[in-house]
Amino acid sequence: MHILITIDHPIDTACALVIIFWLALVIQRLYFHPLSCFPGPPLAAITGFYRTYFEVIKGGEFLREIQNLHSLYGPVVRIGPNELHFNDYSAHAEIYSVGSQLTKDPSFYRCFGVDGSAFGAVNPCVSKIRRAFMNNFFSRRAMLQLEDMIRQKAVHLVSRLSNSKQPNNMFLAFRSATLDIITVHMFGHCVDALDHPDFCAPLLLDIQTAIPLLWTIKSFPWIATLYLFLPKGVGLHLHEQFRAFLNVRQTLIRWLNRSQSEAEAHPFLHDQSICHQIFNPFNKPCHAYPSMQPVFDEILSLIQAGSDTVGNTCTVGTFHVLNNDAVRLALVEELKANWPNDEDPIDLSVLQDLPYLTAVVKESLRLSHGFVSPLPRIVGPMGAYIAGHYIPPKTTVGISVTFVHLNPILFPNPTQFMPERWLQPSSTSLNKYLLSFSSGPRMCLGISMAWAELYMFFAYIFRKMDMRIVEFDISDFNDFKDYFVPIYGGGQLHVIRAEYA
Ligand code: HEM
Repeated sequence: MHILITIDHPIDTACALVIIFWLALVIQRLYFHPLSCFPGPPLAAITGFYRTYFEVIKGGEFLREIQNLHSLYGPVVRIGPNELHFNDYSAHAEIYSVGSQLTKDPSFYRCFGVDGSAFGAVNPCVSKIRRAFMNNFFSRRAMLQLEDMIRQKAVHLVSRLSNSKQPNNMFLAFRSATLDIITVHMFGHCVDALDHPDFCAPLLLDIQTAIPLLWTIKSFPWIATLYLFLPKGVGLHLHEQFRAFLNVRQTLIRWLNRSQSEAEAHPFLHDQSICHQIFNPFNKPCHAYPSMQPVFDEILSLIQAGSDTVGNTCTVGTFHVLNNDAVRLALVEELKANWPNDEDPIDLSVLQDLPYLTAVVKESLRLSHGFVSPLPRIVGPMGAYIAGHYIPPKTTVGISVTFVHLNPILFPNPTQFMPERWLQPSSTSLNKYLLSFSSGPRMCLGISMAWAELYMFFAYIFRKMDMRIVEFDISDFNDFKDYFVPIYGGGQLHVIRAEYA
């Protein structure tokens, strides 16, 4: 009889089976899942669409939701069927530090579309090989060779800004400088973003436009193949973002092909960029990047990791310095005392020894955060103890760095820009909580380049120019959306030379 019903009504039966399966899954996730003892909203325990709603539909709001959940449920919250988030700064070291065996979560990192890069490597052995190769180009020693080029870009930035009697968009200006630096380092050619009117280089604008696409691709990976067929009216934003994303890819492919031809034609070129070295036929075959696809993945990841991050830190820092006369005067005074003739070039090593400048850079890093999303890691087969809790194998865990950087116990008045907090006798113990670059085996590979750029830009900007803020208010930097990087509401920071203010 039962078999007869099945044959007579196959669609009904299929629907009934699907419903039974989903009900069983819901009950399992709520009551019998290894994470069911952790608090959190039932909907988040049942389905990943809880997160998708905040990331895609509400747009970059998941970090704010995590903050709400911690105030409701306490320091450990189940934010997905298989995922926990911690609001406990001790958890950061346990998840990300040197001894950590936890690995990157492939279901998250896949959405960047750079699986072949150092950033996209999930397997620790593969990551080691790629990081070892890339370290040749981003070590402290490598930065000494790049110091001149970074200084030239800082000089160029200042000359562009000081020749203008109009307000300058610092959001785009700093990103133009960092984009120029990373393109020279990658291709041996500069994209010359600093020379574009109003700092509106097409590559830079396309990178910015494409950023929100990240969460859409993470939740709906198939949309990348379908988008061409979507009617324009249905998703205008989506079309804009995809168009920008494809432009970025096409530009990079063109540049990559040019580097390959150059490397083959001139293998003994003196100044070799990253791509020239990879493609040089006389170098040993590069095991880290055996074909064109991983090389492409690497440059796509470097251009994103290397331009927006430093640009954001500089924009946030510049706002805070200009917003507080005492800070601005103390910084300028230190720079003048140690760099009396600003026509002379200044060495990075001199800047690195300046305590107030260093404190300004650290405070800028703290309040700009780096990547604001929790960086998800998977617990290994033995399980782990995090913040005093036993965490079962295969659980995804993470903590957004904002929970450390804005913790009032570590950083009293956490939203205030106070370089002095880094200048107290006890301040060295604070360094371990400045986690913009993350820590451990997967910490930022470009950290030396980032510090070099930050020192140079802050020193040149504040030693050579007297600026005032136009059209901006502090709430714009405290209120951001989370698209892996922070995206601020309101306008972009504009400044004008003091004599024209
Ligand atoms: C203020 C500037 C910067 C900040 C705050 C920053 C922050 C970070 C963070 C938090 C990570 C870890 C990401 C994760 O675990 O998923 C990371 C990784 C990485 N960063 Fe940076 N970064 C900065 C600048 C740069 C620059 C200038 C470059 C190079 C051009 C760079 C290249 C990389 C690479 C290749 C990785 C991947 C490392 C790995 O996964 O093993 N970053 N960065």
